Formats: sequence, C-alpha cells, structure tokens
Amino acid sequence: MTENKVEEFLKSELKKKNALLFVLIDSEVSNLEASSKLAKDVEKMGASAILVGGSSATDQIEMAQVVKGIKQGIKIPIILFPGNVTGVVPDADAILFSSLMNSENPYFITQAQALGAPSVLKFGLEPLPTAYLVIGEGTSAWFVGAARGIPFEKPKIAAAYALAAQFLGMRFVYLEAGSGAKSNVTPEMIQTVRHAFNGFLIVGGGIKDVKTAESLVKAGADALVIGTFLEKGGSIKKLQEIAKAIQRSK
Ligand SMILES: CC(C)=CCC/C(C)=C/CC/C(C)=C/CC/C(C)=C/COP(=O)(O)OP(=O)(O)O
Ligand SMILES: O=P(O)(O)OC[C@@H](O)CO
Ligand SMILES: [Mg+2]
Repeated sequence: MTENKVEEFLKSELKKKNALLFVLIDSEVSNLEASSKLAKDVEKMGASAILVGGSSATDQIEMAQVVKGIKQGIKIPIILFPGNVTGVVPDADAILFSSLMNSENPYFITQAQALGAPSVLKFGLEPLPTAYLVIGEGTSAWFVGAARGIPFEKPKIAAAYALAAQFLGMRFVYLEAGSGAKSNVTPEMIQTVRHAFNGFLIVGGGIKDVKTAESLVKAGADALVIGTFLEKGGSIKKLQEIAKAIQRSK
C-alpha cells in the first residue's frame, strides 16, 4: 500500500459525493459468508469503505479471517476499526489509528497505540490518524474505553477536542455516539465541530433512517458509519435509501 492511498481515495470520493457511507462489520456478530455478501451489496450502492471491528471483538484470528474473506470480493478499501491491539490484523488497506481523547484511561489515549503500532507497520496498513471522541454514555465503546462521555448538548466541548486534535496533527475526527446508541450525535454538535476542524469528519452511532442521515450530512459530516441497523436485520432496500441520501452527488 503506497503512502496515503486510502486517504487520497476518500478525498477523491468526497469530491464526487456530498458525503460518504461507511458500513461497519463486526466480526463477532456476522459470519464470513454474511459479511462477504453484505460488503459486496453495500459496495454496489456506493459505500466508500468497509470498517471492520468491535469494542469487544478480541478474537484476532476470526477478525483476520473476516478481513481476508471480504477483501476478495470488493474494490473499496477495508479500514480496521480497532477497539484494542487485537483489532490490528493483516490484509486490510488501512486502520483508523485512533486515540480516544476523552478517555480516563491513558491506555486508550496512547498505550494501545504504542503496542499496536509495530504491527501496523509490519502488516503494511495505512494509519489514518483519528481523534475518536465518545459522546454520551452507556454504550460499549463508552464503557470499554473508559470514556468521560461528552454530553450531547455540549457541542463546544466536542469542538474544543476536535481543535486540539487538529493542532496535534490528526486528520480525522470520529464523533461516536456508540454502537446501537438510542440517540445519534446532534446536527448542532456536528456543525460546531465542523467550524473548528478542518479535516475529515466521521460520525456514527444510532443512525438508522433517511431523515437523520440527511440532517447529519447537511450539518457537515464527511462520512456516516452504519452498523447496528444491518446487524439487526435492517433491509438492504432501506439502506439503499439512506445511502442515496448521504451520497447525493454534488
Ligand atoms: C490504534 C489501536 C491499536 C487501538 C485503538 C484503541 C482505542 C482508542 C480504543 C477505543 C475504545 C473502544 C473500545 C473503541 C471501540 C470502537 C469500536 C470498534 C466500536 C464499534 O464496535 P461496537 O459495535 O461498539 O462493539 P460491540 O459490538 O462490541 O458493542
Ligand atoms: O452500530 P451503529 O449504531 O450504526 O454505530 C456505528 C458506529 O459508529 C459504532 O462504532
Ligand atoms: Mg457492534
């Protein structure tokens, strides 16, 4: 993988589309066959990347198999989304090399990164430097990552973290309401963060309908992540509608 290939691909996608759809596959939840079919289906509807990971996906062998299996059938990049060092596996194209900036545990801010970095290099994964910000409480990412969740109604705090991320040289910010969250990140928070942060803005957690997707993109998200909707058997047809709303060409 040449340097910044995936990042450049995402930027070129953004020139063509209003915003991008990333689909999250949790290797713990879906088997290889189902994941592989899903990846092909979402590629057809224009998804720009497949994220693979989970906050409790600690089976590295299973993850590696899922990544390898999916890769054969698709052209869009596979981006690892690690919840720990066990999320670093070969054969993916890139990795959200993230720091949970609002964690109370330094392990999730710098230590997991130090432990995982040599494998990222060894496997030739493109690291995408990402500030992972957990919004709200009560989700797996919040609990496992020991996050001091940024309150949904405090957009300025999120923006301050995003600005700090920018000053630290991170080119991606991920506003995470948490997988299966009851409420998604608000358009107000996205708007405020958008003003402060100049890089690629990813938003995820609890997105499952067209109207929400539209409002988040309008507020300034560059990519929306959808996972649970599909894990819970959401229809491909509905995802297609959501995908269309997100990607409306420019
Ligand atoms: C860069 C490296 C090597 C590690 C990063 C380690 C960090 C910052 C972890 C953040 C804390 C954490 C647990 C994040 C989880 C991110 C994730 C993959 C969420 C999606 O999975 P869920 O769907 O929430 O997981 P479950 O299905 O287990 O609930
Ligand atoms: O599973 P959902 O709620 O779609 O969230 C996706 C992602 O942001 C979780 O890390
Ligand atoms: Mg999950």
